[in-house]
Amino acid sequence: MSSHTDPGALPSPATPAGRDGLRAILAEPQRAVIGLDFDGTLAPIVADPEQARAHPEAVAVLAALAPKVASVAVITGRPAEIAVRYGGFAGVPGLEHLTVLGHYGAERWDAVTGEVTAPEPHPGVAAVRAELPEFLDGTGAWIEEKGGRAVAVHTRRAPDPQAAFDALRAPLTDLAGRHGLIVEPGRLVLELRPPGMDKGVALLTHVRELSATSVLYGGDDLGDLPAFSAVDDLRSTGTPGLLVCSGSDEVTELRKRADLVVDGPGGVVGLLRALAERLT
Ligand SMILES: O=P(O)(O)OC[C@H]1O[C@H](O[C@H]2O[C@H](CO)[C@@H](O)[C@H](O)[C@H]2O)[C@H](O)[C@@H](O)[C@@H]1O
Repeated sequence: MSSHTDPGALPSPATPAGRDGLRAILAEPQRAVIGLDFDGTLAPIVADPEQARAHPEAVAVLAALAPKVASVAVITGRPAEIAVRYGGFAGVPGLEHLTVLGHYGAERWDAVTGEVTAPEPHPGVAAVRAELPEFLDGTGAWIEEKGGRAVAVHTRRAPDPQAAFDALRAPLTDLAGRHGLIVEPGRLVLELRPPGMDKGVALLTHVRELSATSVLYGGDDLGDLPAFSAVDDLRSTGTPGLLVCSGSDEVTELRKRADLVVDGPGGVVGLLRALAERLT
C-alpha cells in the first residue's frame, strides 16, 4: 500500500480499485461523499478521551474541501454532539453542510440546523452501567459515559493496557449480551452499545441519500471495517471508492484492506489538503 509522504502531492493509491475511486472523485467531485472517522483519523489518539481534539489543521482543510464535494460526513462512535465540540466543527464558514453521524450512525447532527436527531436510549445501557464496576475492579480499566446511549470501558491507562483489554473482552461481551447489547472493540476500548447500526450502514445510507457517484472513506480502527465493507459493496455495484487507512501500530486490520495508507491524522489532513487543492 502507498504511504503519503510528500505533503503537497496527491498520492496515487496502491490498488486499481483505489485509483478508479480517486479518478471518479476528481472527475465529478460535486457528487462525491467524503466519510471520515474522528478519533485516530481526524483527531490524534490521546490517553484521556475528554482531551481528544481534531488535528490543528483539520477544520481548515475540511472547510476548504467541503464546498467542492457533495458531502463531508464525520462518522464516529462518539456522541455526535461531542464530536462536533471536540472537532470544533460548528459555525465554521465552509462547513455549513457538514454532517456528523454519531454513535456509529445512530445519531445525526447537521451543521445546517445545528440539531442532533437520536433514537431513544436502549434500556440495556443503564443495566450494564449498573453492573460494570464489579467487572472492572482491580483491572485499571475505567468507564467513559456516553450520554446513556452506550458505555465505553478504556484500558489505555491500565498498568498493562493490552492484558486488561484481553481479560475484559469475554466477560463484557457476556454482560452486553445479557442486556441485548453488543461489544464494539476498538483501540484499547470495549464499547457496550445497542446493535442494529454500524458505520457501514451509516455510510451506505448517506451515499444513497445523496445519489453520490463516488466515495472516499478514511478510518483507523476496527469500528471502521463495516464502512470499508460498504465501500467494497458500492464498488461491486458500480460506485467507485477510495479506502484510506490512518496508519498506526495499534490496529493493522485496516492497513491490509486500504488502497492508501497515510501516517495518522497528520497524514489524513495532508491527503485532504492535497485533494482540496487539486479540486481547485
Ligand atoms: O469512531 P471513532 O471516532 O474512532 O471513536 C471510537 C472511540 O474513540 C475514542 O476512544 C479512542 O480515542 C481516545 C482518545 O484519543 C483514546 O484514549 C482511546 O484509547 C481510543 O480508543 C472514544 O473515547 C470512544 O468513546 C469511541 O468509541
